[in-house]
Amino acid sequence: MCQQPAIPLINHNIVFYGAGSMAEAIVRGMIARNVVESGRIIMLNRSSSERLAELRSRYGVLGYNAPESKLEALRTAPVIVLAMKPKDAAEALRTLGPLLSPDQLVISVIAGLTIRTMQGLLGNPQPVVRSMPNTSSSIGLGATGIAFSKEVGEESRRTALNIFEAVGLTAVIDEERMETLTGISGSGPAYIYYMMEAMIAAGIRGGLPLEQSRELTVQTVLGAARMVQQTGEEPAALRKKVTSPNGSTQAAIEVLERGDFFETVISAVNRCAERSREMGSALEKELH
Ligand SMILES: NC(=O)C1=CN([C@@H]2O[C@H](COP(=O)(O)OP(=O)(O)OC[C@H]3O[C@@H](n4cnc5c(N)ncnc54)[C@H](OP(=O)(O)O)[C@@H]3O)[C@@H](O)[C@H]2O)C=CC1
Ligand SMILES: O=C(O)[C@@H]1CCC=N1
Repeated sequence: MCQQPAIPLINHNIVFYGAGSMAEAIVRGMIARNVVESGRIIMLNRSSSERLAELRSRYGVLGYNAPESKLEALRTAPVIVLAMKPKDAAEALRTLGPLLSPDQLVISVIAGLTIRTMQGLLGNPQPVVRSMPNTSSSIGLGATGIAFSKEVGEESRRTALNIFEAVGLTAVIDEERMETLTGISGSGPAYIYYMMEAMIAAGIRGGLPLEQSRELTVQTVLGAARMVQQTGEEPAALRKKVTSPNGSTQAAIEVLERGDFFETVISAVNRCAERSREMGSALEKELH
C-alpha cells in the first residue's frame, strides 16, 4: 500500500470543474491518502446543490455552483481539473479560456478530448494535461494514462503526476495511444464488473445464495488479479495451472471459445477506442 505523506504533497488549491463520479473518485482517493487538505479542494457543478452538499459532508471539500463563486475559483486556482461529460466540455472550455492566466494548469479527464482541441477551445496555448483515469482511483487502485502539452513545465508536470500517483498507477504515454488506453483501463473496470455480474448470476441460478455467490466472485477476481501481480507469471500460464486436461475448467473455457471470448474482448476494446475518437472528433468540430 502507498505510505501516507506526513505533510500533504499538494499545497495549493485544486478546482474540479465538474463534480460527478470521476471527480469524486479522484477526490476521495487524494483525501484518503492525505496528499492534499480537503479545504484546498473546490468542486464546481452546473446545478445540483444537493450533490455539492453531499460532497461537502463526505469529504470536507468546498463546493460552488453560484456563477460568481465559480468564476472566482476558476480565475484563481493554480490547477483546474476538467471533469464534465464530453457534451458539456466545449462550452465549459470557451468559458474558461478568457479567465485563465498563462501559469494555470488545466488537467482534463474527458474521454476523446485532445490537447489540440482543448487549447483551441480555450483560445490560447495554455499548459494542458490530457489524462484518462478510472473510477478505482477512489480506493487508491486507479490506473491513469497521462499526456502533456509542450507548454507544461517541470513543476506542473510533477503536480499532475502527484495527483494521479496519489490515487494509483500512472502511465505517461504518447497522446496518440490515449484511446487505446481508454479501451483497456479507462473503461476496463466496467468489463470486469460485467463479467462479475454474469458469474454472480450463474451462482444464483445454480442455487447459491446471492451473498455467497457475490463474495466468492469478488474473492476470485481479487485473487486472480493479485496472482498476476505478485507471481509475475503471465495470465496464460496461470490459466493453464487452473485448467486440468479434460477437466471442468477446460470445459468452461471451450464454451467461452465457442463464444469467441478472446476476440470479442479485443473487439470491445477497439470499439471503445473508436468511440473515444468519435467523441474527440465531435469536440474538434466545435473549433470551427
Ligand atoms: N466515469 C468514469 O469511469 C470515467 C469518466 N471519465 C471522464 O470523466 C468525465 C466525467 O464523467 P462522470 O464523472 O462519469 O460524469 P458525471 O455525469 O457523473 O459528472 C459530470 C459533472 O459535470 C458537471 N458539469 C457539467 N457541465 C458543467 C459546467 N458547464 N460547469 C460545471 N459543471 C458542469 C455536472 O454538474 P450537474 O450535475 O450540476 O449538471 C456533473 O457534476 C467524462 O468526460 C468522462 O469521459 C474518465 C475516466 C473514467
Ligand atoms: O464511458 C465513458 O465515456 C467514460 C470514459 C472512460 C470511462 N467512462
